[in-house]
Amino acid sequence: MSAADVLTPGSPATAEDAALARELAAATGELLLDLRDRTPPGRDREYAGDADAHAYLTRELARRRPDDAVLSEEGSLDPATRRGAHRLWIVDPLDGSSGFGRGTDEWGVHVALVVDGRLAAGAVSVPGMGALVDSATIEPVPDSPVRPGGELAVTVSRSRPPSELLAVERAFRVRLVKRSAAGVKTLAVLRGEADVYLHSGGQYEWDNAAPMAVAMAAGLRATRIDGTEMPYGQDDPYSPDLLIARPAVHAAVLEALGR
Ligand SMILES: Nc1ncnc2c1ncn2[C@@H]1O[C@H](COP(=O)(O)O)[C@@H](OP(=O)(O)O)[C@H]1O
Ligand SMILES: [Mg+2]
Repeated sequence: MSAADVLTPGSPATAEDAALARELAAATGELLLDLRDRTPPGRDREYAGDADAHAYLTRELARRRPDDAVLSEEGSLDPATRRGAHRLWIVDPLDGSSGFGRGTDEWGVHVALVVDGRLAAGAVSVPGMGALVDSATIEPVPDSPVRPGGELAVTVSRSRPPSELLAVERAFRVRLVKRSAAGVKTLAVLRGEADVYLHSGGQYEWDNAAPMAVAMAAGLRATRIDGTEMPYGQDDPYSPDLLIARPAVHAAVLEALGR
């Protein structure tokens, strides 16, 4: 069974895990909103957000799923703590942490479950934008081709745009959609505000696991930029690149990238 099969919305296989991912992403988001509203902007707020969100998520996962392994951006990166785990939760307690520190709304909480190396459930909360999505209840996004005239709305990292953007700009009339944080950019594709989320040059499994799970569950194609399935639960959580788009657009961008 592929990750996309497991992630079909409403799949009973992981519906309870998707509901837990949603509950924990929402509760962590509320905790962070409260922290943001009672602290001054700056690095101390950012670090406190990372630490408090990590502490809450790991405590709750240990209580609710005591037999499962956990990989968190703020936790132990020792691969021995998760190597060979049948069930692995991959969490980014605060994605877009610098925006959180500054006081923007473009940050979120990612909670994903990987079963035997494949995404099985996930949820993304972006509380400042009132957004909460999960892989079991996300509305399917209908496939449709590149807009007439070849216009493509593309969202990329603002601070570290991918070098592959040049090849996409040669093939399409690109309009950049400015968003920070991986979950926020994925939401932009789910909502049709962007056609493509393209990234290269580095990320980690926690940055993209939950966004990819939700995107795949909605019927988007979410892969590495060579079109292959994204691996999860590796000893090294480095996860260099991704491409998320509606299937027809994903195929057109892969072609433009020569993959
Ligand atoms: N080149 C790179 N190397 C490592 N991490 C990167 C990266 N580019 C983006 N990221 C991470 O991906 C997330 C989204 O970044 P961006 O908004 O620039 O697209 C951020 O996660 P965190 O906020 O959890 O650190 C950021 O640190
Ligand atoms: Mg992140």
